[in-house]
Amino acid sequence: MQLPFYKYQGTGNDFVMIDNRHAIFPKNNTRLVAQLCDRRFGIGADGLILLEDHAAVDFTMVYYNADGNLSSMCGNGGRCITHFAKFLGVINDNATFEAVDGMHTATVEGGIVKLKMNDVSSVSVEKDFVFLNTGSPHHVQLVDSLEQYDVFSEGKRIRNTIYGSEGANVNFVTQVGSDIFSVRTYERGVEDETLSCGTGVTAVAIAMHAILKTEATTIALQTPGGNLKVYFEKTQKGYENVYLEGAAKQVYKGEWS
Ligand SMILES: N[C@@H](CCC[C@H](N)C(=O)O)C(=O)O
Repeated sequence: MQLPFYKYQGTGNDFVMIDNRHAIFPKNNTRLVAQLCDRRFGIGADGLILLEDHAAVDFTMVYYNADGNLSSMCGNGGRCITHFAKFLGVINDNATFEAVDGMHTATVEGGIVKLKMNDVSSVSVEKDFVFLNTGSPHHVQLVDSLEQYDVFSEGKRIRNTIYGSEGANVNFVTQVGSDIFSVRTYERGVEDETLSCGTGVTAVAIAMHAILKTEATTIALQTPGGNLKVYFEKTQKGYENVYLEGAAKQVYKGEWS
């Protein structure tokens, strides 16, 4: 099988990216996706993304986690596929595309991609954490000493105990300024800490606003893979006009055989 692919990263969240406009990819082959994402036996990535034709808008985004399964929305992946669409000439600087959670718009300026996320109407504030869905489900928990925190063990435990078989992504957070938060994320479907999670930092920004840790509606998020910005409007309906902004980069291209 000769399969051309591109490798992308958005603040260190990395993806195998495939132009599937001619339906070259065997979409039901879970084992192949997992193998392509395997860091020792494959290309290595947190997920795999297909760019496909769409009847009405610029393209469709199909997202698989590194375990080979289709999953919910990937914010960093949405930023990377927009950059890829521009590289392919599918768009100029503005995109409208459909992902698993619905329609998104995005703009590319230099290496920076701004992605409109879904509105968030429900934020569950529990005693020690916040849960919300920003296209993917996210547990958000404030911790001391984030750098020393055992994100893998605690993330895995929370993902499996509180959220059952469906699971959730688990974000650990420390406030570093009035509108600046540091975040480390355990991602379901990767089953490990990743360097950054786009829907995760979006969830963190909204959660920190909801529990009054910040009054800001433009929030800076520091992740191990780099910095992201999230901004939104707080309305009576919840959080609207939510944007995720940051760098996205094509790293290399290759062919899987
Ligand atoms: N890395 C992603 C989130 C991808 C989906 C997640 N692993 C899940 O299954 O919920 C992001 O940037 O949002």
